[in-house]
Amino acid sequence: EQRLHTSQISLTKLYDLQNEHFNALNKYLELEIKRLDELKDYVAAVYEWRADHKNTNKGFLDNHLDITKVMKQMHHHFFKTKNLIKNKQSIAALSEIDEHKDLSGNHILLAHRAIKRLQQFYVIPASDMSAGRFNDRIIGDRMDACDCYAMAKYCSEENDMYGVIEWAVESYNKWESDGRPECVDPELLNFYIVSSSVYTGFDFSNLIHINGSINLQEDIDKFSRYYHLIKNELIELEKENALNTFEVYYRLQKGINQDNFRNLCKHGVSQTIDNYLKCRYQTKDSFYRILMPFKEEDINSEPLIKIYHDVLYENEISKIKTLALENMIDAKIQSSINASTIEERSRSGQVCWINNNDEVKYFDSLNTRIETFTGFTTKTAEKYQIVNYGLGGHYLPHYDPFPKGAESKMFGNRLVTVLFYLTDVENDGYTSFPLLNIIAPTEKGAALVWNNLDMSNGKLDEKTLHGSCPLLKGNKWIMTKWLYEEGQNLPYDWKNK
Ligand SMILES: O=C(O)CCC(=O)C(=O)O
Ligand SMILES: [Fe+2]
Repeated sequence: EQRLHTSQISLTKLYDLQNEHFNALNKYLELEIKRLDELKDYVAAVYEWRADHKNTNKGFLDNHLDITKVMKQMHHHFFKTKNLIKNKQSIAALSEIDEHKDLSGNHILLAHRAIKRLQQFYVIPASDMSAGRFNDRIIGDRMDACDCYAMAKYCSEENDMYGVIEWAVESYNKWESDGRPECVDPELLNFYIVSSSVYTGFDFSNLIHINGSINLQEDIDKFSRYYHLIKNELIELEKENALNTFEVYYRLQKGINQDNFRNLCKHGVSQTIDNYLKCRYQTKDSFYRILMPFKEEDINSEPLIKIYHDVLYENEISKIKTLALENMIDAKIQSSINASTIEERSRSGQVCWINNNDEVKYFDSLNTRIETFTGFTTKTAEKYQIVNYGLGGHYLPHYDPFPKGAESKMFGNRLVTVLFYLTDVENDGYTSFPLLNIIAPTEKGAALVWNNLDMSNGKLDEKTLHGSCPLLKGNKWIMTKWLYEEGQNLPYDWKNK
């Protein structure tokens, strides 16, 4: 279970930090101008005094008493000027900015990492990524020669030689077409390209013939055959067919274990969904729901996975976000400003829980609603958990129940998952079930509901493996409620299973 991504929330905060930056700078300028004005006035006054004195007291150097007086005054002038020059007030106003600098530096690193991860996951060549393109979609702005150069540098620091090559080539092309901007050091770029091609040892022109093959072993064999061929045809290759290179490279690097999850995320289609797609208005024997039935949709039958549309209301969603944001500020204050903990913090800052007081205050009717559509009690449930995913945010396939032995002694395991979507996310960021070949779209106000345990014996239902596809654009908010075994009407005794 891993949650690595740039946080939309911390980015927003960082953006707001720039206001503080400007405030500090303005303060600095104000103090500096004041100081320089004072210094200027003072120097002018001293100069005047000196000229006057010289004119009116010709022979004053002969008079010892006069000299002492003049020296005293000069001494005073000297220190006064020195103090004005050394005034630290303005410098102090800048100290805040120093702290901010590290923060943004780390976010740049996180963003580079996110870009790279998205590329790997969705198999997006640098040429598409830098054009802000994925399949036929626009996912971002065009990256310029400098951006690509920074990516090449990042990959080099991570010893990702294939990444270095494709980003260096991309940067090189853009450097040429963008009028050779100074941010790119062509010497270094050349070094990147040559050294990583030596390092990887690929004949890149041959690489493009390996495509469409599903035999991993065969691919690896071909790769090892080409491994010792070193040629400088990368730039040509990049123009011709980058996707295949990347695809093959990715397979070699990571294997094909996660292919199902990736394919679901990439294509966003459930192959089997039509077979048992069912929609109905559901009253759940609730008198009140006769007037306002649930919009229930089955997206899978074995195990049953349902979507309840429009089950969370607009005012609830904004309340939840407000509560969550407050909580996330708290999480941020706790940690120290230490480079190595910043990533940690932006990760944990994504998650928060609704405390008991707030649950009693604001979630009563939602609890009732959950009880009506699931048929289970919410009395024995986990606190509402809220997650925000930013760029590259994902949740690798996992099971929600605790592993055997780690369940709660008092409440048992996570029987039911109720997953609310607080945002619409188009085209990606689905919840996908790789073993069932289905996805659930991220639809604001909807709840995805399923049982994690086999209702006949309480064992983990292994088909419920699921995850959140990496976000290419925008951000995704969810809220989860896990209902425990204890207190539910179960055909088995959970304490003795
Ligand atoms: O965000 C999603 O779509 C899935 C979240 C999830 O699986 C979880 O929170 O356990
Ligand atoms: Fe989950």
